[in-house]
Amino acid sequence: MSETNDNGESRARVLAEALPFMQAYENRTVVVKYGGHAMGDPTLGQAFARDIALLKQSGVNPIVVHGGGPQIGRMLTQMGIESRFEGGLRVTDAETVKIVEMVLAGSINKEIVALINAEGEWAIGLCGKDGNMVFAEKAKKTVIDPDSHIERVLDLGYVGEPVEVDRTLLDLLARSEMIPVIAPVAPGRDGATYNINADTFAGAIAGALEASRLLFLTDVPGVLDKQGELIKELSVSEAKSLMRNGTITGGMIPKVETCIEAIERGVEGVVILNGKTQHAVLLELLTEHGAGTLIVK
Ligand SMILES: Nc1ncnc2c1ncn2[C@@H]1O[C@H](COP(=O)(O)OP(=O)(O)O)[C@@H](O)[C@H]1O
Ligand SMILES: CC(=O)N[C@@H](CCC(=O)OP(=O)(O)O)C(=O)O
Repeated sequence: MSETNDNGESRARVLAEALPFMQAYENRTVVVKYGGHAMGDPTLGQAFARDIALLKQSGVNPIVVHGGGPQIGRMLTQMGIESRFEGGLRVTDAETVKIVEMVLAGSINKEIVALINAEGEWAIGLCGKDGNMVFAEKAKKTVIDPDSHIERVLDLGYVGEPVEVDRTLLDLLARSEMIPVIAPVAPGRDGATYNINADTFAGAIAGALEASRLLFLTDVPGVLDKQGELIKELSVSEAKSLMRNGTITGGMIPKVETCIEAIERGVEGVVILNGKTQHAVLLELLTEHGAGTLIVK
């Protein structure tokens, strides 16, 4: 009996502490980028879906943008196609882009929709093509050759960058019961289909909606300092100096660059956090200290 009371009391305390944070996000947009590395574990997937459902039930407007890099890689391997990356982006030929669309806008998108629906909500699976939401252009990436120091333009094939975001459909869904779950595939005005890095895509969506928060669920606790300790908060200028001094490297560079662009477009705060922690989304949004690294202006 006393155990029941203890449980009841501690639950009430948790709810009382979370309430002001929930109220602060009411009617606000929160874009959550769900990375391919954070998927795969059924318990974590269910906890993620529960968090998204709870946000919607609390009056927040959650939008999920998902990746699926490892899953695309596995499908390509099964089909005997080798994956090749340049500057962190998948070199995508005409055959590969069809598989990318099949995996991202097909199986992964529908898996996430089903997980959220199982929590009693109405998720709707989309990609940039739906409702003319996003138009892309062929990515224009350059790299500096480490030996000659000459700048080289990369031909990544059907890799795109979002250049136009129309918020009509997303605004409509925000006023409805529906939770959008969006795959990072978009058409070009040239009629081609483009494969877009999911971080970049999430940044473009959050920027166009001037979202309150953009959360990046990845496989590390956040931005770590040289000692491997989590940095709880960073300004844009501090983040830039960590990239210059080599503390931030590899896949974290494009992620932090996307964070900075999103903030410059009007997103209030961007958080990089560990998607492998159960209920990472709620821990971040509804607790005093959050769960990852908050980047603000
Ligand atoms: N300072 C840093 N703090 C945290 N992670 C870092 C840092 N510098 C480089 N990284 C690397 O960035 C990786 C996250 O980027 P990435 O693998 O592209 O994520 P995702 O696949 O989730 O989009 C981490 O696993 C880590 O290896
Ligand atoms: C151009 C490009 O590289 N696109 C990515 C899209 C998926 C993605 O970004 O997924 P994660 O977030 O799980 O890494 C790819 O083909 O892997």
